Amino acid sequence: MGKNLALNLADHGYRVAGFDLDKDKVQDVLATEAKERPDSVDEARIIGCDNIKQMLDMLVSPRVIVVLVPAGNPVDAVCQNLIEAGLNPEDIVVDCGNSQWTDTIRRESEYKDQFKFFGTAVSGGEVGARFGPSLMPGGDADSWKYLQPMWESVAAKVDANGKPIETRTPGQPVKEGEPCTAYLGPNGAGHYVKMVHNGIEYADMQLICEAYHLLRSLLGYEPAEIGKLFEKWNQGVLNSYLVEISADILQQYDAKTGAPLVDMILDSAGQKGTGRWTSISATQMGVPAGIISESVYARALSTLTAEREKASSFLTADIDVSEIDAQAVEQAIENALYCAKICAYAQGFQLMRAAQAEYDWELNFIGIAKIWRGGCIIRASFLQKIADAFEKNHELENLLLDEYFANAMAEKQKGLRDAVVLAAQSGIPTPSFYSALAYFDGYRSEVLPANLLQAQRDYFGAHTYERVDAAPGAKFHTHWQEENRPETKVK
Ligand SMILES: NC(=O)C1=CN([C@@H]2O[C@H](COP(=O)(O)OP(=O)(O)OC[C@H]3O[C@@H](n4cnc5c(N)ncnc54)[C@H](OP(=O)(O)O)[C@@H]3O)[C@@H](O)[C@H]2O)C=CC1
Ligand SMILES: O=C(CO)[C@H](O)[C@H](O)COP(=O)(O)O
Repeated sequence: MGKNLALNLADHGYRVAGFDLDKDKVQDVLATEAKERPDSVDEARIIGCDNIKQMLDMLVSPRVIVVLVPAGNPVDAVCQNLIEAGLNPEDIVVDCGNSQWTDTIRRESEYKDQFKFFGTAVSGGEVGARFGPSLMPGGDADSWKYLQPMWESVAAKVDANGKPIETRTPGQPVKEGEPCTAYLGPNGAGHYVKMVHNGIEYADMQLICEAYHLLRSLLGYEPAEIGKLFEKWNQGVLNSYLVEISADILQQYDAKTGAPLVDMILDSAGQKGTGRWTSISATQMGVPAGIISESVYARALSTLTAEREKASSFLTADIDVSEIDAQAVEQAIENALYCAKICAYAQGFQLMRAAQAEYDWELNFIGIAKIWRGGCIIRASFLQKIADAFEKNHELENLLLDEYFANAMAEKQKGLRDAVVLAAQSGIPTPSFYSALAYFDGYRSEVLPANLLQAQRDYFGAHTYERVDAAPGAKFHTHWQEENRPETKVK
């Protein structure tokens, strides 16, 4: 990521001094830069340094040091090394890794006398870093003013319709269009937004996998056939980078065996933590983000490969699938994917709404939807619709309350219901589809059985309840163990 961001900066006319603990990696960057350098440029745009002090001496004040190391202790280790090498209070250290937002809040305050610590989360993988990522900056506003031109030039760009303007040609970066970066707020705001981006990324990926699983196991489609179908879906409302790459992946064959490559890849998913953090943050703030959490759990369940193998012959499914109309099921799954995706994004944005209150940020949801339209992993035409929804109503509580999304759910929800029924009847696990439908039905229910739950809490623990016919906030307790069970108002 560091190598590619440095090359991207060089393409946009910035001169970069770079350092890595591994000298070979520095040499590799220099060799790539020399190979890709346009003929019109006669001197190296990236200078390799042997140590941090040498790197700092090459920079003009206030120095901007962009750090791309694994999240956690390595970020603090690099900060300590930079302090020892002579950073000044006006210098800006930008952490571009997937750091936890609470670490960014801590670091900004902990290092404030030594330098300005600024967070900028990056999405788009290595290609994004090279040719235009989505950048999610958070930190002090003065540092942002200084960084803004740099980040706006290297970020991905979208056209007036919100469509990414893409390039893969070194030395010919995209200069026109709207940059996929915007200041998101102080301290950890950028890293929080990126974390939610990744939580949504987990949900998006899991939902596509569940659609694939249903098409494969229910309809018996081959991976390449599903890949072709995904290509078709990618022309419609589901248009997104993740559907596009899934279509490509499913049409790839293994060079060694000739089998579909996907069949040769072990079904045990990895995770670095950002999806889990999203789920934890939602749980801590009491925000319903079940689709994201189910997507984290689905990865966790997938890793129990040995146990699953044992259970597959031990546990049987009582399956009852009646005759299937393949075309109707295909359509149902496509609609299910769209509805579940709407619900997952509704959860992600609802979570950010809660976080801004918790951390005293003022998140710009139009801006967030816009900077996710290009460069990042969840880029999709759908994000323009989210930006439109927040343009129409800046205080929108939930995407499901926007007319466009409400209409889409009304029109396509039968597909989600059918897909969930078929999955349940055929024993195909689709936890995120289930969760999406439960969220939708829960959110649109005026009455939920939480009244019984409150009574249960009051029964065993005198935890009290509110009454539908009393002022909000007034608490009551029924003396369940006493004769006639009197109710008292609790002060
Ligand atoms: N890869 C991706 O697609 C994306 C990654 N990110 C985030 O960007 C950051 C960097 O990612 P990526 O480039 O993939 O990571 P890598 O694992 O490739 O590590 C990047 C560099 O960090 C260096 N490093 C590791 N530990 C230390 C340390 N204690 N002190 C100094 N340097 C150290 C490594 O040096 P060496 O190996 O030479 O020792 C390596 O060159 C991470 O936070 C990641 O989560 C964000 C978006 C996408
Ligand atoms: O941040 C990213 C893209 O936005 C990374 O690709 C992300 O780290 C991948 O996460 P995981 O390894 O948990 O699947």
